[in-house]
Amino acid sequence: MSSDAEQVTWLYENEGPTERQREAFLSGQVPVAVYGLGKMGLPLAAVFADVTGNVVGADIDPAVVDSLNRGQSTVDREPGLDALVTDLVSDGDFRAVTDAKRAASDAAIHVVIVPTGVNDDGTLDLGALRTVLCDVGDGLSPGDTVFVECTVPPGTCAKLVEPILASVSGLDPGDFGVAFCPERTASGRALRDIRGAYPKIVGGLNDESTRVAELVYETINESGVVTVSDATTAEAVKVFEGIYRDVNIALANELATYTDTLGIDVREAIDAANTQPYSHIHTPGPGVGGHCIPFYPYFLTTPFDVDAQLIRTARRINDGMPVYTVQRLQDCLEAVGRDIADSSVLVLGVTYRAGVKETTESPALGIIEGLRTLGATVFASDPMVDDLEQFGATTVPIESIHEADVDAVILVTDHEEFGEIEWDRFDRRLVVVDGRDALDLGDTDHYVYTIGSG
Ligand SMILES: NC(=O)c1ccc[n+]([C@@H]2O[C@H](COP(=O)([O-])OP(=O)(O)OC[C@H]3O[C@@H](n4cnc5c(N)ncnc54)[C@H](O)[C@@H]3O)[C@@H](O)[C@H]2O)c1
Ligand SMILES: CC(=O)N[C@@H]1[C@@H](OP(=O)(O)OP(=O)(O)OC[C@H]2O[C@@H](n3ccc(=O)[nH]c3=O)[C@H](O)[C@@H]2O)O[C@H](CO)[C@@H](O)[C@@H]1O
Repeated sequence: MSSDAEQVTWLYENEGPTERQREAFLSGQVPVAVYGLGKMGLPLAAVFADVTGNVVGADIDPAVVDSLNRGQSTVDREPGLDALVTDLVSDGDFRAVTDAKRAASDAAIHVVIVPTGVNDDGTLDLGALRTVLCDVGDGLSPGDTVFVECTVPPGTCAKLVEPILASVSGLDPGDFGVAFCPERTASGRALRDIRGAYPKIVGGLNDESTRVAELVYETINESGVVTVSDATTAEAVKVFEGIYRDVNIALANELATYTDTLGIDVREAIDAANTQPYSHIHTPGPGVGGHCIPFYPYFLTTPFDVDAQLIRTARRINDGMPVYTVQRLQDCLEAVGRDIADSSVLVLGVTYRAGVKETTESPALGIIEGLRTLGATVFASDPMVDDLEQFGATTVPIESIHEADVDAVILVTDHEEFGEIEWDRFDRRLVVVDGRDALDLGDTDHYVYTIGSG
């Protein structure tokens, strides 16, 4: 298929000059739809809209869509995003809808970034992806290209994405493009990451899909793209990155369990070891949360019949850290003559990491459960979460922390607000377990234990 500049409205199998296609994309002639406007999808849609001026975002949550169409970002603490969303909406560069089918029928580039996860039994949950693919398929046209950015098991684009799109649209697989272009972004720095903190990985189901992915992502990523052989390789890259992190956090956590046996500050030893260029030991903590790192290992171990002992063991180690943390508190309470069953404990931080409003798989959930199982009375405080009763703890507003009637504190998530706590205002000597080495209580008489330091 061929076209000239003013007619370029699609890219897949467009035989026009590449530069003319790039100009058309940058001028908004090639409409973009982004499906999933969450912590990752909204920043991504905003960057696409900032570059092309013609993006529709689709989300099933009407509250998200309504807020965005009023120019109000729905993602907290993402530097630059609030102002960017306001400007993009007022300039007509970005709009949001709940009707994904309508978004799909108007677009020629489809970017899918909805949640993919793992069920409690370890099976994979690709339900949102399947739903969106049916919506996209319903509006798919010849010459369209679909980019999957949400993390999926290797092989998903070939075995699930393309077949659903072809079946629902009635098009031949050769009539549209599919590429896997994983979201490699961290909350709290999303716009910077998406715009080019590091290159974008792209891999298509065929060469033409890869070509379109390279053209598109080179316009938004200043670090360019790393093209891999195919979509399955690109899917593996994303999962491998996450598994690398999970395994290396598990190593740090296992090393931390040597703290008391060796009588050293393991964190200090890790920092010193990492001055060697081949050492990248991660940081010990009370556990691994979020809906990325805890899940990515299952994207290999569940669908594929491979032993994967290291990957599975690392998962077990990280899942065991909340129990390890509660055990440290129990030991400390005993050391000062208290029984955990007769103690009140304040958990500081329930989100999975500081500054991110997400509690999925947060270590705090296991710690609260462990404390309750041992009979403790559990309070919790988190500046980003108001209702902590849902997790089995009594909510302590951040401004009331000093008045909390507690015997012990566990810091699980090092929100910056906790740096304002005045530890000499508590009316008694506390036992404090610092899960993140975030507190400096040396000049207090509190009894302190730091995971990984002692
Ligand atoms: N959060 C991260 O740090 C991160 C990093 C890299 C990659 N990812 C990948 O991106 C995916 C999305 O992550 P997120 O943090 O943006 O999730 P999120 O939970 O913050 O947002 C998901 C959004 O998708 C919407 N949604 C759900 N089902 C939908 C559907 N069928 N159609 C349209 N919208 C739908 C939800 O309403 C929500 O607004 C993750 O599952 C992961 O695979 C996440
Ligand atoms: C694109 C993408 O997928 N991006 C992901 C996103 O991941 P994320 O938002 O889930 O955050 P993470 O930083 O991975 O933390 C997860 C949990 O692990 C704990 N943790 C972490 C490090 C450590 O040394 N010790 C720990 O105990 C931490 O407290 C938290 O509970 O950004 C990371 C880059 O920041 C990426 O690598 C990661 O792929």
